[in-house]
Amino acid sequence: SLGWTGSAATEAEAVAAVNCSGHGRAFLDGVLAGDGLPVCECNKCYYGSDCSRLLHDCPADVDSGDPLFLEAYWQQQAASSAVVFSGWHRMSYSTDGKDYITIELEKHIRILHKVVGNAVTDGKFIVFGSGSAQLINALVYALSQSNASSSPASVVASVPYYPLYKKQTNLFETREYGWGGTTSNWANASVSSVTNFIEFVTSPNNPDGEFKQPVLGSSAVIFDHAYYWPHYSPILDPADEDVMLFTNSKISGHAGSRFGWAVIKDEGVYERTTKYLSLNTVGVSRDTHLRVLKLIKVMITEKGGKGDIFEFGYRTLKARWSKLQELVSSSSRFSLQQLSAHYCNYFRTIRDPSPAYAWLRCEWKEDEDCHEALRKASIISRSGPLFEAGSQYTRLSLIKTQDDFDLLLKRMQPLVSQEEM
Ligand SMILES: C=C(NCc1c(COP(=O)(O)O)cnc(C)c1O)C(=O)O
Repeated sequence: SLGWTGSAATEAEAVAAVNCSGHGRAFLDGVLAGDGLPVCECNKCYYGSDCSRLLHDCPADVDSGDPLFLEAYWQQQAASSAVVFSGWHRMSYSTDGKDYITIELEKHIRILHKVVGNAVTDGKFIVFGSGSAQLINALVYALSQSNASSSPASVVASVPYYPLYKKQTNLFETREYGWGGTTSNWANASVSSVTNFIEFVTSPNNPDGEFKQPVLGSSAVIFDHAYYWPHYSPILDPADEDVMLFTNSKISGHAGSRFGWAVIKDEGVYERTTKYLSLNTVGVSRDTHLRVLKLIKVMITEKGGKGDIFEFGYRTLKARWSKLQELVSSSSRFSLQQLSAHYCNYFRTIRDPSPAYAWLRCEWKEDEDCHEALRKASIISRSGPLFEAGSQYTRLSLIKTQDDFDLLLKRMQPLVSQEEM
């Protein structure tokens, strides 16, 4: 029989049993309802004590890359993915590894990359971050200190790019670095005026899902491989760059656990990055280390079997992409990014596109502000200008809940049935 963990297990099972009609879920730390159990937290547009009611004129919210498409997977993996924390779990500031890492977690991150075949980590250093969001500025800091030249580093990215690169660099800029605009601004200019660029290269890219390469032959490149996992992308060769960023948010889907990592080749860059983490948050929550280790162990163990998360993710997103493509191709009003099928070394077969986001282009003059045109049709998307692209583009997140995706299709349907004015 269970010892001291019994009450924790009983409580967790009781909360998991709260019925939210498949349109929400209750959490252990949720607000308590009259029956003393946590309330159902409903998907967008659903309401009622059991989330069974649908608000009729509620907009489809496909704004953020909130990876809840994987929630259903973990509900199927309830037993293998649960963790009980003792009340005394890792209370210390210090951990069993160097620079606030835990040895088992770092080891399993390396195993995960090896079994997926998406990155080389041998002979490289790993730094944990509270989300890869924290590592974005940590790496800019670390790389801006590494070049000999006295002039500040210019941080750049190619359009369309993930907005946080510019927002963070502007927020945290110092005399050592600042936002230098887009690579196209520099590609033609005589780059002799600036020698040290720090270039962000997101591959596959957010928002368009395309493989990208550095443009400026920059002195330092941060490869953001947030989406270089089989859910979203064919796995070609293992990425083997000097600085690579990964986020567990887009692997297991636990964006809320705030866990990402950098794979760094140069020891000096590694040391400056760990110095940043030490001064900023003294490492990542050790509770998160335990939770993520458990999740990674499941993803490794289930590889190739019926519980393979990457098969689940690919199957889900491939189906969504083809449904959206079918709807969009029925009219001249919109177009989507063109993604081709590729041989994938993980699935060992040709695999169809299954991008995290649709990069939608509004083709009609009346819809030249694409974000606004969709907003009028009760669809909340993320506008092209946020990625420094034109307003004829807007991004649709395809990785939220099935309810969100179903509502998106429902709201898109009338748009593709209309005739151009
Ligand atoms: C959630 C979204 N992006 C997360 C993201 C991140 C940040 O993810 P974290 O959850 O902070 O690890 C980093 N890099 C890229 C390229 C990303 O797309 C989004 O674009 O809606």
